Amino acid sequence: AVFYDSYSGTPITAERVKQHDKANTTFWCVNEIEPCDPKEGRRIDGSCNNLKFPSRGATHTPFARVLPPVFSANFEPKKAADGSDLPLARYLRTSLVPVGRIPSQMFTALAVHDFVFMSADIVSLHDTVNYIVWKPYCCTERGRTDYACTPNPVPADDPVHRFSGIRCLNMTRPETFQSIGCIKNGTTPERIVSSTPLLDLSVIYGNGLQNLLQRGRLFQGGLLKFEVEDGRVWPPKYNTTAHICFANQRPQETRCHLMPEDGGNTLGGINLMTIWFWRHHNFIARNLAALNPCWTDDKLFEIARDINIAVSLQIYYYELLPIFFGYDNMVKDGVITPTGGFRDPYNSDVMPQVSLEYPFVLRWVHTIQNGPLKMYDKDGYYMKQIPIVNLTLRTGYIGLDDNLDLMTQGSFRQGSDNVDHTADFDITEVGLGPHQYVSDLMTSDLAKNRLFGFQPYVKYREFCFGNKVKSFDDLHGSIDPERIEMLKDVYKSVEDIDLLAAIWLEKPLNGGFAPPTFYCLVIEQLRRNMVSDRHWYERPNRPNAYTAAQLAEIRKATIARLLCDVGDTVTRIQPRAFLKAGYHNQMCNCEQITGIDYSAWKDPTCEVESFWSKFV
Ligand code: HEM
Repeated sequence: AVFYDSYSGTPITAERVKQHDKANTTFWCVNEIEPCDPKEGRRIDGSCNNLKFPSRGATHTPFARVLPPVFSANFEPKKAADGSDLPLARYLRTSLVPVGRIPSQMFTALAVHDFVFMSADIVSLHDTVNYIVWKPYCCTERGRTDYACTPNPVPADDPVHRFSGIRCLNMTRPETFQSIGCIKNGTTPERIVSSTPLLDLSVIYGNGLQNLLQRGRLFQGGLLKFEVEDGRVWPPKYNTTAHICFANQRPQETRCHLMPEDGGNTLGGINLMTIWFWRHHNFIARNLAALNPCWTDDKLFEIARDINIAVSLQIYYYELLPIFFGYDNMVKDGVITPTGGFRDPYNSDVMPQVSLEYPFVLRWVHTIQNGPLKMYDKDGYYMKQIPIVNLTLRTGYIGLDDNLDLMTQGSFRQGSDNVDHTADFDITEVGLGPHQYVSDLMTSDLAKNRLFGFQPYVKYREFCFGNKVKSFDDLHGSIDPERIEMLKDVYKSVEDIDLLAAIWLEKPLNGGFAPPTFYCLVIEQLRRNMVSDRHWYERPNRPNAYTAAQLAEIRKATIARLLCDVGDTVTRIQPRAFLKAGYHNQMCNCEQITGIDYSAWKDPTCEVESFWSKFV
């Protein structure tokens, strides 16, 4: 194996690795990579995606940036144009985002679950675990002297906390290559996360081979480990109570999934999607095994994984995002192809990376996260609900009684929160449920905007749309007049407006429902994914590429079919399950929803082998 410096991506000596061992920084700062084989498929640890720079695409490698960062002295958040401090994050959140609970009549809760699941693929838990578990004290005296602490002050006239007396919300800085000790302090902070940067179902398969081998693979029939309890199929669970499901209410709630990574146990939506995609791997593997009895466990596993990843991408790019962004916009901007065939946008000069802006702007989806998670029976009768914020790190609840069945049914019956510039009060006032006394996810989001050093909104507008915004009046057309007035009330200069603050207020893009700058920064990354990923599923020239017939089958994947195949009690569903059922999207029997025909993967050599085996 060759050792690479995780930040620079260059090979390092064994001597240097020893220094990291001594400093206990090897895990984060060093990538150990076996020699690349150009014919090999996608590696679990993301390495060798780019054959010229084998460590790029692996865990703990740097983010790209759409625009260079801006900070004030000592890399603290930037000041306002006149040199004063910018308004407090909590003040901006309460001033700019009204709070309420208005259900969407268009999008389902399932759409929001898929969004968060696909986000979890490329970020990691540690920045949140840092302040809920390791440093819960940032609002106390102890926090004052801890550099990692950067709590959010709450103004005395806060609309909610003027009554509670709470004056501070706990929070820590994002971990960086500097804070971990990979590169020296005094340089621009560079965020570090443990997921692989490309979309490869890291939540299911993990980010490292050892974890997958130990916790994931069954080594039989290409399957992932599973267990059956009360007739339901689950990922395996921890046998001890020492796990991340801190909010499980014992003794009833015991389930916590032991998977290659813990990310699948985090939020309610991620948890459900993880159970479904975990099962979906086995569903695919069984189909392949039935067709191709001569395939080994390894081959079945790899092809099932490749198909599972392709299905997740097909659903994300072609089913989820077009309903928010507009199908025509995405075709016009080259993110999706209307023809259905192969495409080969690969460019080995573009590194497999995620822009720091991409997961950041995805936080806009917090504004359409509904507070209650509603549960329905299979006939569509409402049964009960639980605040989704109380499901974080609480897989145990999903394992109780028939909750999983009811949640599955609810996911495509309940609406998301409306796309309307407001946010649910559980998101803004509870946020982390029992894990933090009080938290406002969107205040944290705005504070992170500054800690990441993003340039002002007007610079991103210029990047995205080419127009220079010099005054508040120049925002007309992009933001409604009443919201421009709200911005004027809180920011002194148009150049002070934080990227996310304006995204919260932007009018939806033409032909879609999302803020245009959000759209721009998301599709920038969606294109980078395709261009920089040698194993991109639509490529005809990748190792083990699909045949045209196989790709045509992948194109049939839909979230409705996936739930028909692996969702508990799902026998009827609307064909476009990210949208609420209605006149043009009527619930139907699962048999009426087409899906992948796995016979496209039938391997004729198996028949030849079995024919000859009769004569041996
Ligand atoms: C129950 C609902 C949810 C809860 C409790 C929740 C909680 C959180 C928390 C605690 C953070 C970290 C905040 C910080 O930076 O300190 C976060 C970040 C984030 N959330 Fe959510 N969230 C929820 C729903 C969603 C949804 C539906 C999406 C969909 C895209 C989403 C996407 C993100 C992203 C992309 C980040 C940034 C992660 C990172 O960069 O590390 N969240 N969320």
